Order: sequence, then C-alpha cells, then structure tokens
Amino acid sequence: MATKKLCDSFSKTLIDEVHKWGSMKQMGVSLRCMLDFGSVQSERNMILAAQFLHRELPVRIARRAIELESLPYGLSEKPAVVKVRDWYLDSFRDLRSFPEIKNANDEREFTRMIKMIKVRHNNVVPAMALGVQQLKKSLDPKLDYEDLDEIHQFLDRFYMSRIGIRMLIGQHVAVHDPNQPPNCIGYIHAKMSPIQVAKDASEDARSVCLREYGSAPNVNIYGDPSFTFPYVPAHLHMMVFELVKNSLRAVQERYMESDKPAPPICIMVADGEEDVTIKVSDEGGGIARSGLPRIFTYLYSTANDPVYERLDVGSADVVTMAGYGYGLPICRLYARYFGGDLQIISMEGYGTDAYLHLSRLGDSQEPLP
Ligand SMILES: Nc1ncnc2c1ncn2[C@@H]1O[C@H](COP(=O)(O)OP(=O)(O)OP(=O)(O)O)[C@@H](O)[C@H]1O
Repeated sequence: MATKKLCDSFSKTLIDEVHKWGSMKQMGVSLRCMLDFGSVQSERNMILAAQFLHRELPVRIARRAIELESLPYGLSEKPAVVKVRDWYLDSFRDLRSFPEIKNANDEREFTRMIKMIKVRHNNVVPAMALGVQQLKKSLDPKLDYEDLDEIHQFLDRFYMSRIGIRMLIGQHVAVHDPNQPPNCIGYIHAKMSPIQVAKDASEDARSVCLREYGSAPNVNIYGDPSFTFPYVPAHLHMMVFELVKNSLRAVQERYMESDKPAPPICIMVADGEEDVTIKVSDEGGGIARSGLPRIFTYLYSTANDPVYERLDVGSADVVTMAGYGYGLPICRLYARYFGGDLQIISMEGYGTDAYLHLSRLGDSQEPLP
C-alpha cells in the first residue's frame, strides 16, 4: 500500500531504492567526534566526512520518507504532509544520484548539494504543524491528546531525526567557512559561555515580549561568567529562548492587570561534572498538575491559534512558530540530541522551574530513531 502511494509521483526504481536504504543501519555521531574530526580541517578529512555523509544521509532520509507514508488517522494524506514527503524523496534522489566522492572537487560539489538540501527542508516543522492542525480539525473533538499518542511519538522521532540530519549537514558546510569565529569548529563552539548565550537568548525573548505586550519583565542571570564548555550555541540559544519566552508570557499575563511590578525571571547556570544545568524560574502562576502531561505534546498550546494562512509550505517564507505548542517538545529534543534533558516542575498558584540539563562530556551518540 505504502509502496503503491509513493509510486504515484515517483518512479518505481526510486521507491525500491528508498525501501532498500531505509532498512540499512544508521550510524550515530557524538559531539566529541564531530569536534575532534572538525578540528583537523585537512582535505583528506573533508573527503572522508563527505563520503560518510554520502552514505549516511540517504539512510536517514529514506527511513523518514517511508514513515511519512504510513501515519495513522490519515495524517499521511494531508496535503502539507505529502509536500514534506516529496521534499524527503527529492533529497533522497539528489543524494543517490551523486556519484562516488573521490577528490576535493567532488567534495566541494557534494557540499554545495547538501547545503541546498538543508534549505529545501527549512520549512518542514511548520509544514508538519500545519498537517497536524488539519488533522486535528478533521478528527472527532472528543479524542483527547492521549489518543493521539502514536502521532506524538512519530513527531518526536521525526523531529529528532531532522535535528541530526541538519546538524550533520550544517556542521560539514560550516567547517568549510574560512571566516569561522575563534574557537568555533563548524556549529560547535569549543569554549561556549552558557551565561553569554543565555543573556543573548533572554534579550531576544524580551524583545518579542515587548513587541507583543508593550513591556517585558526583567531577566536576571546567575552563574560564573568565565565558565565555558564545548556545545552548539545555536541549539542552546534556541532552547533558552523558548523557555524564557514561556516564562515571560506567563509572568506578563499574570501581572498585566496588577499594580504590583512583574517579578523578574531568574536563570541559574550550574557547572557540574556530568551536566551543565540551566534553571529558568518564573513566578508566572505555574501550570495545573492535570495539565502537566500535556505540555510536551505537539498537540497542545494555550496560546491563541497561529495564523496558518500565512504559512506557504512551498516557499522559504519565514514563519513565526508562536502558539504551535512546539516550544517545549522541540526544546527537549534538542537537549536530548546531545545526551541532555529538559524537566519542568511547576507550583500552580506560584510559578514554574524549567531544568535544562546539557551533557558536558559530549560522548553520547546521537539518538537515532
Ligand atoms: N513557564 C510557564 N508558565 C506557565 N505555563 C507554561 C510555562 N511554560 C509552558 N507553559 C504552558 O505549556 C504550554 C506549551 O508550551 P510550549 O512552549 O510547548 O508551546 P507554546 O508556548 O504554547 O507555543 P510555542 O512555544 O510553539 O510558541 C503553553 O501554552 C503554556 O500553557
């Protein structure tokens, strides 16, 4: 059945190939391995890395293309999801039609090609969110989020795989950049200051809050400003931004009508031996205990419905993610990708603490769904 559907718009040979590659084993890479490998930027290393990607990316992409074909409740048939599947099949075809990489010239061509693949997939998350939204509208409203657990699990696997694919491509492309900032090896900053990243991310979140509400609570950051460790600043920025944005929103909405000043949000950075933990605390009134299991699903948000009409899944339009309810689940995936985790502990009637654990050792292999 799945094979038949795929055949509708792509050749049978390609579909057979997708199934063959989709059953091959994926190879996980650790942060330490990316760091070690990227720090010697010789021609030989670049070729080896490209050869690895030439074999690894089609395996990962084929697995997702197959899974996109057999989703429950008719999700596979939603137009936005069909579009996403076609992007995966196009990228699989591009990768498989690229000849064996033998020299620096092939490697440069290959790098150009995977850079384009990354751009093609830019809008996968909002497109899938649109597909899920379309599904939600067509389902029995009595169905609870727990009934959609299968979809939730699929999205977790799907987005985790996407983080990995984009990290591998982005890292390979970035190590070619002759203007890399000091201490940066591709996406990885060998001496990243979590305090500095938390500062930047908080300022960004505050400006979104200012734009939306006209004012924004302060964010106080505590920890050793000279402490650094190897991590991906873009990932950490995204995670802290999401957490602070949630806290700002909760505090702002709680204190909007009040004459009392809005209490600040506190960020504490602790450097342990195993983990670096970043705690984001607010006094925004917390989350009801009954609501807690829902906050990590992709199907729940208390924010207003986003304006889906603005989403043109066929172009590279910048899309705001506000209110998709994706902030926390995606944030947790980014943390888990390099062996960390995210926990939310809440006191209803007072506020919320988010604990973002980042593995400091960098040894854990990518989780590969
Ligand atoms: N610090 C917090 N205080 C109170 N409620 C929170 C807090 N963080 C999250 N929540 C609740 O959890 C829900 C899900 O949060 P999540 O970040 O996943 O999505 P969102 O903020 O609604 O949308 P998005 O992050 O995609 O813009 C929120 O809608 C909110 O109800």
